[in-house]
Amino acid sequence: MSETEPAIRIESLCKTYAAKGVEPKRALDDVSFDVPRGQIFGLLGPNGAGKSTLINILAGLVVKTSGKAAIWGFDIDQHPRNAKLSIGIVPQEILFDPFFTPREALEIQAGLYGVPKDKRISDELLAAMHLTDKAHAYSRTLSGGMKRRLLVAKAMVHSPPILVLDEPTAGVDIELRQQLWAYVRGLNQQGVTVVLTTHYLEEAEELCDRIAIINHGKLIANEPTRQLVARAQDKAVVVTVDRDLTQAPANACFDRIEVKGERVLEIGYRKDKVNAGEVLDALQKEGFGIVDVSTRDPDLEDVFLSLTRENA
Ligand SMILES: Nc1ncnc2c1ncn2[C@@H]1O[C@H](COP(=O)(O)OP(=O)(O)OP(=O)(O)O)[C@@H](O)[C@H]1O
Repeated sequence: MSETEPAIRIESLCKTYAAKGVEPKRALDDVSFDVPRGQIFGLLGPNGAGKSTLINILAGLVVKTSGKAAIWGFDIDQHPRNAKLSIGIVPQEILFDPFFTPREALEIQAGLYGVPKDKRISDELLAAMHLTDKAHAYSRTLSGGMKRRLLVAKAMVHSPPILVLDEPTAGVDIELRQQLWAYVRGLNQQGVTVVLTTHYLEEAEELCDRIAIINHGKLIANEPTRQLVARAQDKAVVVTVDRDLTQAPANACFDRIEVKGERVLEIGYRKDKVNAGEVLDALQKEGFGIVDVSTRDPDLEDVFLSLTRENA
């Protein structure tokens, strides 16, 4: 493939789940986007948005209804084997044969991918996932966090250029989350393209170069993270005033106002309409002296809410 070709290309992808006696469910509706090579790409969306469906189509576990997908330049219909070899997928559900040890599980997985014995990296993967001392324990004796790390190791046995993590931190404690992200960042620095799906906007904001958002099966955003965050227009100032508040003052330039404490107000405003200075002036005109001010920048949560609201 050429240097400029994306790691993943999705074109007009549709999926309708149909079963006898139940209403057909359109899980993906004409979704198109590219995952550029070398990036950490976030796929965001609320529960049931269609993220797992998309990942499972790439994994060859769900058959698409129409549209195209190519992984590392390999069309999933025309070159399914090469497409599969180019991607490692960490599934959302933890599924293992409980009787294999982590090391055996990795060796079996490598065998399935046709990795020759002298090219296997089971021990490196166990070390990277802090599982060396569990290499020979039964999988069923591992903690939830250890199982999740083993799943990441399993996805990497064939050293794919793309790693996909489907909700990798659901139910994972903070320490493991940090470890997982350190590993993912490390892989990315070595050139691995990473795609992760998440509900956690903060996580996506912190990690991802680019973010796509799906809602009800439709792509509603696909932009560099910084650009996406900059689109949020809702800002807020938290103001401490010089006297006790009996009720929140009203003014046309406040989008919303909330009494947060005896003398503390949070005022929401739209940065495309007014600036913080005008909001504070308005407050002073209402007769308040200002003792202290802090502003809250919009984050992805705000973007997400406004985009999903617009598309509702
Ligand atoms: N096998 C199936 N049969 C019928 N409907 C399904 C099937 N799998 C998923 N769906 C439906 O398709 C829609 C998209 O589901 P999907 O699991 O892709 O969403 P998601 O974004 O991954 O959500 P979550 O974050 O909860 O996993 C949902 O409405 C879901 O109920």
